[in-house]
Amino acid sequence: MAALPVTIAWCTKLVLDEIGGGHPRPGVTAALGAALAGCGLLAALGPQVVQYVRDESGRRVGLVAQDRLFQAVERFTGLARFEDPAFLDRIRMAQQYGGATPGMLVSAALGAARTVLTGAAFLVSLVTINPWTAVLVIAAAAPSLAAELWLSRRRAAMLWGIGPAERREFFFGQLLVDVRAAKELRLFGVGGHLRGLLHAQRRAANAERSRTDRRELRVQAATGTIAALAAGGGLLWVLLDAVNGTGGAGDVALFVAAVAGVQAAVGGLVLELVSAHQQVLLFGHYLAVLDAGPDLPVPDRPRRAGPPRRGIELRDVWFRYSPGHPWALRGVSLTIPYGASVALVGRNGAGKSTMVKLLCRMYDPERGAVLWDGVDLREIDPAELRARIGAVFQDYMEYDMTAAENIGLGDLAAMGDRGRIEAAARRAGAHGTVSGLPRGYDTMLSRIFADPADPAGSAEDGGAVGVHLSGGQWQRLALARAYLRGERDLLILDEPSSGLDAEAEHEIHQGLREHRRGRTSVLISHRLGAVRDADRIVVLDGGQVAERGTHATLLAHGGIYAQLFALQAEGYRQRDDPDADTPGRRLSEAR
Ligand SMILES: Nc1ncnc2c1ncn2[C@@H]1O[C@H](COP(=O)(O)OP(=O)(O)OP(=O)(O)O)[C@@H](O)[C@H]1O
Repeated sequence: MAALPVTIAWCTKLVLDEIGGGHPRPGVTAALGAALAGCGLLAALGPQVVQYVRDESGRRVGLVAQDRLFQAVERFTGLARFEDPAFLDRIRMAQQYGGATPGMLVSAALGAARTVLTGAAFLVSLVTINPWTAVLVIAAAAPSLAAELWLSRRRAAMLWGIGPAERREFFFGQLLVDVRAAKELRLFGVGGHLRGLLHAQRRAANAERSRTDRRELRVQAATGTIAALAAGGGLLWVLLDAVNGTGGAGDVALFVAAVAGVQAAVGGLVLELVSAHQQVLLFGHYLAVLDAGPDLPVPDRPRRAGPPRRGIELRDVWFRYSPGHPWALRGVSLTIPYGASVALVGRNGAGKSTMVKLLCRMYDPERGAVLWDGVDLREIDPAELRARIGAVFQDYMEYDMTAAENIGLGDLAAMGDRGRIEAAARRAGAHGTVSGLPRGYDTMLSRIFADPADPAGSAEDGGAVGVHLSGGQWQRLALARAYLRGERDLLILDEPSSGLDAEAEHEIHQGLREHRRGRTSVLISHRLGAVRDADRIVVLDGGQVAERGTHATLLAHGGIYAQLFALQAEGYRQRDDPDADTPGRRLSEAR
């Protein structure tokens, strides 16, 4: 492709010289004509082939780049990175540009090589006509190159600067079409308000883009004028040569093609270099994600976390989500003995879920330590630690996948084992619901994806789309996921029955009692009736352990637990007895 323009220019010159010389030789003229036709054919087919090769290499490189990016994201074992807005901006840039950049660099390199070849060939042609015109054209291109590189640095900085606005715009855009948000947005009538916020983000980003574009326009107009003046000067020079008889019509034709060719080549080279330069700058974000060290330090030779023999201990644990946040845990010390069930209770924001996250080592304490049979969690491989834990989190996930997959994700080894999946669903009280679905365990549980087994299904055609479950039914699936993990050493249940009806809750807690028997477990619940038979109850208040004991001793103590329990008991009693009694009687009756 690089040789085509110069070949066409030379053939044109030779044909013109042949005809203009007065004695055209039919054979030579025909051969030159055939060469020109061949070049035309190549020029017609070449770009499509180049485009295909470019796209194909882009696809392949993009696949590898994306895989490496998500491998890197997977290596972040904790949660802190996913809560850091600057890092999230970086990940977005990496996702946006990381996949495309390597392909674009390859094509920029090929494009640059092509323009250099074409430009060099034309430059040689120019030198044969008049060496000074070659110098003039090259000198005129130098400022353009320098200016474009400067502009590209500014553009990359601008793209980084508008990153947060673009991420917010994406967030509002998603919110406006999110089926989970649709109810509230419609009821509160806030769609227009959110659309306004969405537009404000786009306008802010657009203003920055326009400012950059205007700057580029000004600079490029200046460098373009310099190049055009140089070309005009050169043309005048060659025309004068032709008038003076030192050059011919073919020379003028070749000069025009060569100047256009060299300038196009220099322009193309500048564009390719600038594009490569900008991609390299943006690619920096991709590399920064890939090279980001582990968010939670893992020792080179981690210690083994065997099944606990003594138990798990929090020793004077102080934790806050970042130095700018208040302390969420303030000097918490407590032991979860092997085989015991420990319940965590306390008001909203007391620090219960935070403690659970520290037990799974989603974060490290700022002071103090969490010890697994005396070994600091920081010395254990997080993957091994987590393999020993089964959990239902307060904010459990609802995966837009089939029912079987929703349960199977609890233990990938059991994903294909329908017997185990069904057994886990039965224990969680989900089997009845799941087996009643149109495709049983293979039913797609989603409102946003059609069932892959019935891709044509569309609600508008009356076809089958994914099924969505009720809140409590989803919670049972989350519980089934935890049950599928089987007999793990530590079972964590953070509000496992908050969405269940009274009967189901009773049933589930009955099952959980069985499951927890003789197994180390931590249960968080605001329904104090569900935790009363725990071996130990720990009351957290303001990030500190306020009380600890059994149900009976805590009631006798008459502190926070006793108050909360009395309040709940009163809530139930009042329905039977509207003439509710004194707080003292409430407490003694609760006991
Ligand atoms: N990811 C986070 N980033 C910053 N602060 C957080 C984060 N998660 C929780 N917090 C703060 O930490 C404190 C303890 O929260 P935590 O979720 O542990 O409370 P909790 O006892 O589980 O409450 P609830 O009963 O409402 O579930 C709260 O003040 C909360 O605002």
